[in-house]
Amino acid sequence: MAALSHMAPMIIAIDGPAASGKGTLGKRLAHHYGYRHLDTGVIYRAVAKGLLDEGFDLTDEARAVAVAMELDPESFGHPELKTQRIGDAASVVSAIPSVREALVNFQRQFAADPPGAVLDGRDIGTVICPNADVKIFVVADPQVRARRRTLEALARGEAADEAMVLADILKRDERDKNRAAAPLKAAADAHILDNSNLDIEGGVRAAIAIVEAVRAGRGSSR
Ligand SMILES: Nc1ncnc2c1ncn2[C@@H]1O[C@H](COP(=O)(O)OP(=O)(O)O)[C@@H](O)[C@H]1O
Ligand SMILES: Nc1ccn([C@@H]2O[C@H](COP(=O)(O)OP(=O)(O)O)[C@@H](O)[C@H]2O)c(=O)n1
Repeated sequence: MAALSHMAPMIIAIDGPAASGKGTLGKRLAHHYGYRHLDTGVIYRAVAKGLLDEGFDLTDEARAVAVAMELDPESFGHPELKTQRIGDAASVVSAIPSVREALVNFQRQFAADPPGAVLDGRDIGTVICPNADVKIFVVADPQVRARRRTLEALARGEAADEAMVLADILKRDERDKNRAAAPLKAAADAHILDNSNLDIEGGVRAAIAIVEAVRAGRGSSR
């Protein structure tokens, strides 16, 4: 058993398309293992909201980079960040390479602190933490994702039309997959987890099984 493997913080990278359950899973895995959790989508949403609030265009690169560099993590809990409008805007602003670069250090620093961290997003396993101990790429049928996201919005008291939510999800996935900078894709060494037919508990159990299998294979007790 490699003694050094006990010293480095454990990193679990979760990526996947819109509304696939990354955040829910990330939060639950972090709780299970006593690690910290970062929903990196919130960061891009906060940049988009910052730009829109100031009246700037989403393609104003200089201003977008400035907003990204001035981000206050205290603002990540703002309820407006969860809206479809901001999610869509986030997928426009996140395609700007310099905006992504401005946010790399924050994410890597979060990942580096002991005892371990779970980060979820689009490029965690491919760009932010390519050496993550465990990489999970979460997928679910688009219709299933649209249904879940619609129910989530309705539960918050917002109006939501499932067909429109589906269209938004598909449009965002296409944009995220086809951009040049850090496109949405599974890392070569990611474990694909399809939760279309699993409830939240089932998805969490499947993910824990993946983490445990990887750890057992590496002889680590972290
Ligand atoms: N396995 C699952 N079964 C049912 N609902 C789920 C499951 N995973 C996530 N959800 C729900 O789907 C919605 C989207 O999940 P979320 O974690 O926000 O996805 P993401 O972070 O990928 O956007 C939320 O309402 C969440 O409660
Ligand atoms: N690591 C990340 C996370 C999000 N994003 C962008 O931010 C948008 C919103 O991400 P999110 O994870 O909050 O979206 P949902 O899956 O929750 O709908 C995505 O559509 C991506 O364009 C990204 O580019 N890279």
